[in-house]
Amino acid sequence: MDKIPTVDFSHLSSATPPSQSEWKEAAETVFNALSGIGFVYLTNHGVPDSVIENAFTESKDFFELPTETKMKSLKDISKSFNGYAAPGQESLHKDVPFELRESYDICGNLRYFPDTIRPKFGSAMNALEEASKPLIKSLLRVLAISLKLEDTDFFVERTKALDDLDIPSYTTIRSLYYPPTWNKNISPGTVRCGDHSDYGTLTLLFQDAIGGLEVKAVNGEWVSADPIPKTVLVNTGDLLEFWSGGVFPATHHRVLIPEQELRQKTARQSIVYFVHPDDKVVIQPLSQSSTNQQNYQPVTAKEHAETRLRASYNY
Ligand SMILES: O=C(O)CCC(=O)C(=O)O
Ligand SMILES: [Fe+2]
Repeated sequence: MDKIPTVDFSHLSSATPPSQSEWKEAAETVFNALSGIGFVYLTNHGVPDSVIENAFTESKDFFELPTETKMKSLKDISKSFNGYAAPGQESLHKDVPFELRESYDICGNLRYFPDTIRPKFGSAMNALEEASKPLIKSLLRVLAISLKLEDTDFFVERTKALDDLDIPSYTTIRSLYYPPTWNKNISPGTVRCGDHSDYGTLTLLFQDAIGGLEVKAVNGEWVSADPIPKTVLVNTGDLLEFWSGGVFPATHHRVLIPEQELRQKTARQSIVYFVHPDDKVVIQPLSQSSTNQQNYQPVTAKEHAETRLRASYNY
Protein backbone atom coordinates (compact mmCIF):
# COMPACT_ATOMS: atom_id res chain seq x y z
CA MET A 1 0.00 0.00 0.00
CA ASP A 2 1.60 3.27 -1.12
CA LYS A 3 -1.33 5.63 -0.69
CA ILE A 4 -2.70 6.97 2.57
CA PRO A 5 -6.31 5.75 2.84
CA THR A 6 -9.22 7.89 4.04
CA VAL A 7 -11.76 6.48 6.48
CA ASP A 8 -15.15 8.03 7.29
CA PHE A 9 -15.55 8.13 11.08
CA SER A 10 -19.12 9.50 11.13
CA HIS A 11 -20.57 6.39 12.82
CA LEU A 12 -18.03 6.61 15.61
CA SER A 13 -18.41 10.34 16.22
CA SER A 14 -22.20 10.71 16.17
CA ALA A 15 -24.35 11.18 19.28
CA THR A 16 -25.82 7.69 18.82
CA PRO A 17 -23.49 5.03 20.23
CA PRO A 18 -21.99 2.95 17.41
CA SER A 19 -23.32 -0.57 16.87
CA GLN A 20 -21.09 -3.63 17.17
CA SER A 21 -20.91 -3.90 13.39
CA GLU A 22 -19.92 -0.22 13.06
CA TRP A 23 -17.09 -0.73 15.54
CA LYS A 24 -16.01 -3.87 13.66
CA GLU A 25 -16.08 -2.17 10.28
CA ALA A 26 -14.07 0.79 11.56
CA ALA A 27 -11.60 -1.60 13.21
CA GLU A 28 -11.06 -3.43 9.91
CA THR A 29 -10.47 -0.31 7.82
CA VAL A 30 -8.24 1.35 10.41
CA PHE A 31 -6.34 -1.92 10.88
CA ASN A 32 -5.67 -2.17 7.14
CA ALA A 33 -4.35 1.40 7.04
CA LEU A 34 -2.27 1.35 10.21
CA SER A 35 -0.80 -2.09 9.64
CA GLY A 36 0.12 -1.02 6.08
CA ILE A 37 1.34 2.50 5.41
CA GLY A 38 0.82 3.43 9.08
CA PHE A 39 -1.14 6.64 8.38
CA VAL A 40 -4.84 7.24 7.81
CA TYR A 41 -6.96 10.33 7.09
CA LEU A 42 -10.22 10.50 9.03
CA THR A 43 -13.24 12.43 7.80
CA ASN A 44 -16.25 13.28 10.01
CA HIS A 45 -13.99 12.84 13.02
CA GLY A 46 -16.11 14.94 15.37
CA VAL A 47 -13.55 17.65 16.21
CA PRO A 48 -15.34 20.91 15.28
CA ASP A 49 -13.70 22.94 12.49
CA SER A 50 -14.12 26.16 14.48
CA VAL A 51 -12.10 24.74 17.38
CA ILE A 52 -9.31 23.63 15.04
CA GLU A 53 -9.27 26.96 13.18
CA ASN A 54 -9.16 28.90 16.41
CA ALA A 55 -6.18 26.89 17.69
CA PHE A 56 -4.36 27.66 14.41
CA THR A 57 -5.18 31.38 14.56
CA GLU A 58 -4.13 31.80 18.18
CA SER A 59 -0.97 29.76 17.61
CA LYS A 60 -0.03 31.95 14.64
CA ASP A 61 -0.55 35.03 16.78
CA PHE A 62 1.89 33.64 19.31
CA PHE A 63 4.53 32.51 16.80
CA GLU A 64 4.49 35.87 15.03
CA LEU A 65 5.61 37.64 18.20
CA PRO A 66 9.20 38.95 18.27
CA THR A 67 11.76 36.28 19.16
CA GLU A 68 12.74 37.91 22.46
CA THR A 69 9.09 37.86 23.58
CA LYS A 70 8.67 34.20 22.66
CA MET A 71 11.91 33.34 24.47
CA LYS A 72 10.21 34.36 27.74
CA SER A 73 8.07 31.23 27.37
CA LEU A 74 11.07 29.00 26.62
CA LYS A 75 10.69 25.38 27.66
CA ASP A 76 12.75 24.54 30.75
CA ILE A 77 13.07 20.75 30.68
CA SER A 78 14.42 20.69 34.24
CA LYS A 79 10.89 21.75 35.28
CA SER A 80 8.51 20.37 32.64
CA PHE A 81 8.14 19.71 28.95
CA ASN A 82 5.77 22.67 28.54
CA GLY A 83 6.68 25.74 26.58
CA TYR A 84 8.31 27.21 23.52
CA ALA A 85 11.20 25.70 21.52
CA ALA A 86 13.10 27.99 19.14
CA PRO A 87 14.40 27.03 15.64
CA GLY A 88 17.18 24.45 15.81
CA GLN A 89 16.60 23.66 19.46
CA GLU A 90 15.05 20.24 19.00
CA SER A 91 15.85 17.75 16.30
CA LEU A 92 14.11 14.59 15.28
CA HIS A 93 16.95 13.12 13.25
CA LYS A 94 20.46 12.89 14.63
CA ASP A 95 22.15 13.53 11.26
CA VAL A 96 20.16 16.65 10.38
CA PRO A 97 22.25 19.71 11.29
CA PHE A 98 19.38 22.14 11.80
CA GLU A 99 15.63 21.74 11.80
CA LEU A 100 13.91 25.00 10.96
CA ARG A 101 10.77 25.00 13.06
CA GLU A 102 9.36 26.47 16.22
CA SER A 103 6.98 24.74 18.57
CA TYR A 104 4.99 25.13 21.73
CA ASP A 105 4.34 22.03 23.84
CA ILE A 106 1.53 21.55 26.31
CA CYS A 107 1.52 18.52 28.61
CA GLY A 108 0.74 17.28 32.11
CA ASN A 109 -0.79 19.30 34.91
CA LEU A 110 2.01 21.83 35.31
CA ARG A 111 1.15 23.67 32.14
CA TYR A 112 1.65 27.33 31.59
CA PHE A 113 0.80 29.69 28.76
CA PRO A 114 1.99 33.14 27.71
CA ASP A 115 -1.28 34.55 29.07
CA THR A 116 -0.06 38.08 29.67
CA ILE A 117 0.95 38.55 26.03
CA ARG A 118 -1.43 36.19 24.24
CA PRO A 119 -4.38 35.59 26.59
CA LYS A 120 -6.40 33.44 24.15
CA PHE A 121 -3.67 31.01 23.04
CA GLY A 122 -3.94 28.72 26.10
CA SER A 123 -7.71 28.43 26.03
CA ALA A 124 -7.72 27.77 22.28
CA MET A 125 -5.22 24.92 22.71
CA ASN A 126 -7.07 23.51 25.72
CA ALA A 127 -10.31 23.59 23.71
CA LEU A 128 -8.72 21.59 20.88
CA GLU A 129 -7.33 19.12 23.39
CA GLU A 130 -10.77 18.60 25.00
CA ALA A 131 -12.56 18.34 21.66
CA SER A 132 -10.08 15.67 20.46
CA LYS A 133 -10.52 13.34 23.44
CA PRO A 134 -13.68 11.49 22.28
CA LEU A 135 -11.94 10.79 18.96
CA ILE A 136 -8.82 9.52 20.71
CA LYS A 137 -10.86 7.17 22.91
CA SER A 138 -12.72 5.83 19.86
CA LEU A 139 -9.41 5.24 18.11
CA LEU A 140 -7.98 3.44 21.14
CA ARG A 141 -11.06 1.18 21.19
CA VAL A 142 -10.74 0.58 17.47
CA LEU A 143 -7.12 -0.49 17.98
CA ALA A 144 -8.12 -2.96 20.72
CA ILE A 145 -10.93 -4.42 18.58
CA SER A 146 -8.66 -4.66 15.56
CA LEU A 147 -6.07 -6.53 17.61
CA LYS A 148 -8.90 -8.87 18.78
CA LEU A 149 -8.28 -8.06 22.44
CA GLU A 150 -11.06 -9.32 24.70
CA ASP A 151 -11.05 -6.07 26.65
CA THR A 152 -11.99 -3.40 24.13
CA ASP A 153 -11.06 -0.74 26.70
CA PHE A 154 -7.54 -2.17 27.07
CA PHE A 155 -5.80 0.92 25.67
CA VAL A 156 -8.34 3.44 27.07
CA GLU A 157 -7.78 2.08 30.56
CA ARG A 158 -4.05 2.49 30.20
CA THR A 159 -4.46 6.08 28.99
CA LYS A 160 -6.26 7.49 32.02
CA ALA A 161 -4.31 10.74 31.93
CA LEU A 162 -6.62 11.81 29.11
CA ASP A 163 -9.28 12.42 31.76
CA ASP A 164 -7.08 13.10 34.77
CA LEU A 165 -4.03 15.29 34.25
CA ASP A 166 -2.78 14.39 37.74
CA ILE A 167 -1.92 10.96 36.35
CA PRO A 168 1.57 11.39 34.87
CA SER A 169 2.03 10.66 31.17
CA TYR A 170 3.92 12.03 28.18
CA THR A 171 0.75 12.83 26.24
CA THR A 172 1.49 16.19 24.60
CA ILE A 173 -0.19 18.74 22.35
CA ARG A 174 2.34 20.49 20.13
CA SER A 175 1.64 23.56 18.04
CA LEU A 176 4.20 23.77 15.23
CA TYR A 177 5.22 26.74 13.16
CA TYR A 178 7.54 26.44 10.18
CA PRO A 179 8.70 29.98 9.36
CA PRO A 180 8.96 31.12 5.73
CA THR A 181 12.29 30.15 4.18
CA TRP A 182 12.30 32.56 1.27
CA ASN A 183 15.32 34.91 1.18
CA LYS A 184 16.86 33.27 4.21
CA ASN A 185 20.33 31.93 4.09
CA ILE A 186 19.44 28.29 4.53
CA SER A 187 22.45 26.00 4.75
CA PRO A 188 22.41 22.70 2.88
CA GLY A 189 20.82 19.86 4.81
CA THR A 190 18.36 22.08 6.67
CA VAL A 191 14.89 20.58 6.84
CA ARG A 192 11.70 21.62 8.56
CA CYS A 193 11.28 18.36 10.40
CA GLY A 194 13.78 15.50 10.17
CA ASP A 195 12.93 11.90 9.29
CA HIS A 196 11.55 10.27 12.45
CA SER A 197 8.87 8.07 13.91
CA ASP A 198 6.65 9.31 16.72
CA TYR A 199 7.19 7.93 20.20
CA GLY A 200 3.82 7.15 21.70
CA THR A 201 0.71 5.08 20.96
CA LEU A 202 -0.80 7.26 18.27
CA THR A 203 -0.67 10.79 16.94
CA LEU A 204 -3.40 13.08 15.61
CA LEU A 205 -2.14 15.63 13.10
CA PHE A 206 -4.06 18.72 12.09
CA GLN A 207 -2.32 20.52 9.23
CA ASP A 208 -2.96 23.73 7.32
CA ALA A 209 -3.27 23.94 3.52
CA ILE A 210 0.46 24.44 2.79
CA GLY A 211 1.55 20.81 2.93
CA GLY A 212 5.02 19.35 2.95
CA LEU A 213 4.63 16.30 5.16
CA GLU A 214 5.99 13.11 3.62
CA VAL A 215 5.49 9.56 4.78
CA LYS A 216 7.78 6.61 4.09
CA ALA A 217 5.77 3.88 2.38
CA VAL A 218 6.47 0.19 2.92
CA ASN A 219 8.45 0.09 -0.36
CA GLY A 220 10.76 2.84 0.97
CA GLU A 221 9.39 5.62 -1.23
CA TRP A 222 8.39 8.98 0.25
CA VAL A 223 4.67 9.67 -0.25
CA SER A 224 3.19 13.17 0.20
CA ALA A 225 0.62 13.42 2.96
CA ASP A 226 -1.20 16.22 1.17
CA PRO A 227 -3.56 18.31 3.28
CA ILE A 228 -7.17 17.25 2.77
CA PRO A 229 -9.63 19.84 4.12
CA LYS A 230 -11.60 18.81 7.20
CA THR A 231 -9.58 15.67 7.86
CA VAL A 232 -7.31 14.69 10.68
CA LEU A 233 -4.32 12.50 9.92
CA VAL A 234 -3.63 9.66 12.35
CA ASN A 235 -0.46 7.65 12.67
CA THR A 236 1.08 5.18 15.08
CA GLY A 237 4.11 5.69 17.28
CA ASP A 238 6.98 3.35 18.06
CA LEU A 239 5.59 2.46 21.49
CA LEU A 240 2.55 0.98 19.73
CA GLU A 241 4.82 -0.79 17.28
CA PHE A 242 6.47 -2.55 20.23
CA TRP A 243 3.17 -3.04 22.12
CA SER A 244 1.43 -4.57 19.11
CA GLY A 245 4.31 -6.95 18.47
CA GLY A 246 5.12 -5.19 15.23
CA VAL A 247 1.57 -5.36 13.82
CA PHE A 248 1.39 -1.55 13.62
CA PRO A 249 4.68 -0.18 12.26
CA ALA A 250 5.71 3.32 13.39
CA THR A 251 6.01 4.84 9.94
CA HIS A 252 8.78 7.36 9.41
CA HIS A 253 7.84 10.83 8.22
CA ARG A 254 9.49 14.22 7.59
CA VAL A 255 8.83 17.78 6.43
CA LEU A 256 11.32 19.18 3.91
CA ILE A 257 11.95 22.78 2.88
CA PRO A 258 9.48 23.37 0.01
CA GLU A 259 10.82 23.87 -3.50
CA GLN A 260 8.12 26.20 -4.86
CA GLU A 261 8.63 29.90 -4.27
CA LEU A 262 5.07 30.49 -3.07
CA ARG A 263 5.34 27.80 -0.44
CA GLN A 264 8.74 29.11 0.63
CA LYS A 265 7.24 32.52 1.24
CA THR A 266 4.48 31.18 3.44
CA ALA A 267 4.78 29.81 6.95
CA ARG A 268 3.38 26.32 7.55
CA GLN A 269 1.47 25.34 10.64
CA SER A 270 0.44 22.03 12.12
CA ILE A 271 -0.85 20.89 15.48
CA VAL A 272 -0.01 17.41 16.70
CA TYR A 273 -1.53 15.51 19.59
CA PHE A 274 0.83 12.78 20.76
CA VAL A 275 -1.04 10.16 22.80
CA HIS A 276 1.02 8.14 25.26
CA PRO A 277 -0.04 5.55 27.84
CA ASP A 278 0.14 6.55 31.51
CA ASP A 279 3.75 6.59 32.75
CA LYS A 280 3.42 3.50 34.94
CA VAL A 281 1.98 1.21 32.30
CA VAL A 282 4.31 -1.70 31.59
CA ILE A 283 4.59 -2.29 27.88
CA GLN A 284 5.33 -5.67 26.39
CA PRO A 285 4.31 -7.14 23.06
CA LEU A 286 0.66 -8.19 23.00
CA SER A 287 1.24 -10.58 20.16
CA GLN A 288 4.15 -12.42 18.71
CA SER A 289 3.23 -11.96 15.09
CA SER A 290 6.52 -10.56 13.90
CA THR A 291 8.66 -10.33 17.00
CA ASN A 292 9.88 -12.93 19.39
CA GLN A 293 8.58 -11.81 22.77
CA GLN A 294 11.50 -13.42 24.57
CA ASN A 295 13.93 -10.97 23.01
CA TYR A 296 12.11 -7.99 24.39
CA GLN A 297 12.34 -6.63 27.91
CA PRO A 298 9.16 -5.04 29.22
CA VAL A 299 9.51 -1.30 29.60
CA THR A 300 7.33 1.30 31.29
CA ALA A 301 5.72 3.95 29.10
CA LYS A 302 7.77 6.55 31.00
CA GLU A 303 11.10 4.78 30.36
CA HIS A 304 10.25 4.41 26.70
CA ALA A 305 9.33 8.09 26.26
CA GLU A 306 12.33 9.34 28.19
CA THR A 307 14.82 7.33 26.18
CA ARG A 308 13.35 8.69 22.95
CA LEU A 309 12.98 12.29 24.16
CA ARG A 310 16.50 12.53 25.55
CA ALA A 311 17.84 11.93 22.06
CA SER A 312 15.82 14.77 20.54
CA TYR A 313 16.79 17.72 22.73
CA ASN A 314 19.76 19.76 21.65
CA TYR A 315 20.01 21.41 25.05
O1 LIG B 1 4.30 19.19 11.01
C1 LIG B 1 4.07 18.07 10.58
O2 LIG B 1 3.35 17.88 9.61
C2 LIG B 1 4.69 16.86 11.24
C3 LIG B 1 5.21 17.08 12.62
C4 LIG B 1 5.72 15.83 13.24
O3 LIG B 1 5.82 14.82 12.60
C5 LIG B 1 6.11 15.79 14.66
O4 LIG B 1 6.20 16.83 15.31
O5 LIG B 1 6.33 14.68 15.18
FE1 LIG C 1 6.05 13.12 13.88
